[in-house]
Amino acid sequence: MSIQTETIRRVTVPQIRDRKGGEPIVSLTSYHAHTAAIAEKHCDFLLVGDSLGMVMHGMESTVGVSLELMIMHGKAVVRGTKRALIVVDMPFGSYEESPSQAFRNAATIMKETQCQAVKLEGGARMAETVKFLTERGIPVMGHIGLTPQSTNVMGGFKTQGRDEDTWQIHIDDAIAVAEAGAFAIVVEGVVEPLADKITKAIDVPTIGIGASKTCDGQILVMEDMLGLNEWVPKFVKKYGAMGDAINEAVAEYAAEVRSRAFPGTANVYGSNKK
Ligand SMILES: Nc1nc(=O)c2c([nH]1)NC[C@@H]1CN(c3ccc(C(=O)N[C@@H](CCC(=O)O)C(=O)O)cc3)CN21
Ligand SMILES: CC(C)C(=O)C(=O)O
Ligand SMILES: [Mg+2]
Repeated sequence: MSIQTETIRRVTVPQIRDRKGGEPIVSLTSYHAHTAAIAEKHCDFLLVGDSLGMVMHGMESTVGVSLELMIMHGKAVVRGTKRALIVVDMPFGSYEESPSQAFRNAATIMKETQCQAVKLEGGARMAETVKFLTERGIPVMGHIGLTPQSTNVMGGFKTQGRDEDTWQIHIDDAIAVAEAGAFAIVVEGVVEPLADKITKAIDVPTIGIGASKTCDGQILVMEDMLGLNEWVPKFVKKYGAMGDAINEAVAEYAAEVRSRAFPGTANVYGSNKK
């Protein structure tokens, strides 16, 4: 039955959880059907991250991202893919109030987008919510360390754990979220030795971004690694130069329109010859 196999073909939450200590988990963010279709050929899961507010919509932080925007991009990515597990970020304000608020909004995200899991930011303080969702059928990916939705409290996107006295807080956050039932945890923007300790301290996979190669997987914002923007955080490696490629293509198009070289004979329609 095609309906059945379509579902089974995707990577599952238990498959990701079982990769602890195994072959590194590969992931990227995705906001868009066509780029997701390319990315899923090489990735185990794709994250529809709330960074889309900054990358796609020019916001200065992720704080302004709405549930509707996450659902819109989540639908696009699910439609564009067949095989990867799709995780959608819960936006700021959609889950912090209470476990029931989180459940209601996470269920809406899953019903509307047909994604397989949600991600939410926060350590020990979110453990009760992670447990509440997981026990009720919503797989949760955790996210600790640098949590961008708290940028206004932190005063910017600040690397965590520079001071060793703070390490135990982050390790305890990871343990709390893992014990609450998260199937994997994003560890973002922490010093490398702390990321190593966190990975050793929990029995679910850590997905690093600005963390360490010892994490059980890695994630980057796709547009960052494609080289779409000039400035990227230090932890990004640019594997492409999409910004330059777009600039060259648009410049050539503009020149050809101005010289009337475009449209050429191949790009126009003739009438039916009598
Ligand atoms: N395009 C994009 N890529 C990301 O990785 C990303 C987003 N957007 N939006 C949401 C969060 C915000 N992120 C960020 C943004 C900036 C820094 C940054 O300025 N880092 C400084 C180091 C700061 C410090 O040393 O404390 C750097 O120079 O890398 C880090 C993570 C990661 N996430
Ligand atoms: C950077 C990843 C982990 C994220 O949360 C996002 O893209 O929103
Ligand atoms: Mg995010």
